[in-house]
Amino acid sequence: MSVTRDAVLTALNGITDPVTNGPLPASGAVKALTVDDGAVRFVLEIAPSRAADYAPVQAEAERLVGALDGVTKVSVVMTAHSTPAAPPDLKPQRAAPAGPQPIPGIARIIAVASGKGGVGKSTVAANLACALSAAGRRVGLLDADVYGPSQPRMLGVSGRPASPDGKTILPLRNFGVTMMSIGLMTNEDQAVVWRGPMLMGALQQMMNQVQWGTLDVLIVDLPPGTGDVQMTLAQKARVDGAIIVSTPQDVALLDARKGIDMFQQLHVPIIGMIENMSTHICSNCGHEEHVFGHGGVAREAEKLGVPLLAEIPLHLSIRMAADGGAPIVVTDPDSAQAAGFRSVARHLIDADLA
Ligand SMILES: Nc1ncnc2c1ncn2[C@@H]1O[C@H](COP(=O)(O)OP(=O)(O)OP(=O)(O)O)[C@@H](O)[C@H]1O
Repeated sequence: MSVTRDAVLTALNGITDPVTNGPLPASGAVKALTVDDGAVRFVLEIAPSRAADYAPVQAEAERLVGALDGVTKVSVVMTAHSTPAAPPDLKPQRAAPAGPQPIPGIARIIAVASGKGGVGKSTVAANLACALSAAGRRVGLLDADVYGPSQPRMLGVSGRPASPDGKTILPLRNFGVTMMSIGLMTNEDQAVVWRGPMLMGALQQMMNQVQWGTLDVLIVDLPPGTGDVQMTLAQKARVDGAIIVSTPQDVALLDARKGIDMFQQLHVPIIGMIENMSTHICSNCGHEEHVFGHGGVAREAEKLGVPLLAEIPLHLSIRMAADGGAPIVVTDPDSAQAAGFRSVARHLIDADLA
């Protein structure tokens, strides 16, 4: 006697569907059941994401049906749900947004970059952020220097950022500047080797999950050089301009040139260059000395057709302030050493860049 379709369905009723928790045939997963002279075939139509849950179901179905009298062969095939096609949308469509996007709440983004490490990029970023804040702008500072985050130290903030809801990150704040450092996303004292995708995820989190609030400008302190962070930032967010910090030496300038080329390729406008450590002013006698030469950045800027925004002297008070947790524009705003930073801040505001 050959087996009937009803006998097969009755056997399958003994199996629980892992999604509905009811009998398998009632869930609608059993499709195209054919019983042909002892050969039973059917399809289990399931969501691809649940394939692992249905593997035991498939095995059990084959076992139960195979044990029925008169069954010579069982074949159960799993296939993916065919989701019904959505009806055509006849409304006129706006082109899907492509390329870098503005970040909600953040009016402008300015990148502070350098071709070479140690030229004072973070010092410039911290002083600019504080000077802009003192001038009444709502300022954020994103420390994206994955090799050596220094903004927590420069702005004198410590502790880990909190995430009360597990979704958004509360930034830190000092001197009116809202700050978040990518370095605070990692375990302290643990060297991190950032791989491309990890870095992209972390940067994206910095831009979209940190509660920046409403900002007139977000200053991004980039790692030195021309790497993944620069690329990712320019690809993911609309960067309104870049400031390149360099010392006057030829080697630093050469690197700065590479940085400028990169931003031009990424279609990020160059706001200008800053010469840092341009002259040394002795903190005892006020004597001025051109330790690294002088005017190199000015010549380079002219050659490249970009403005020279400021020449910042090499001065002990700048280092003491930066490394002591309060930038010079905060500790001594009226000093000659702070003047350069404050004039760049003024320039940015006047040019509607901050
Ligand atoms: N104009 C200056 N006068 C005196 N010291 C300075 C000046 N600018 C920066 N420094 C000091 O130089 C050191 C390096 O500066 P900073 O960390 O800003 O450089 P950076 O380019 O951001 O370096 P990195 O690439 O390592 O992040 C710091 O100790 C800082 O205080």
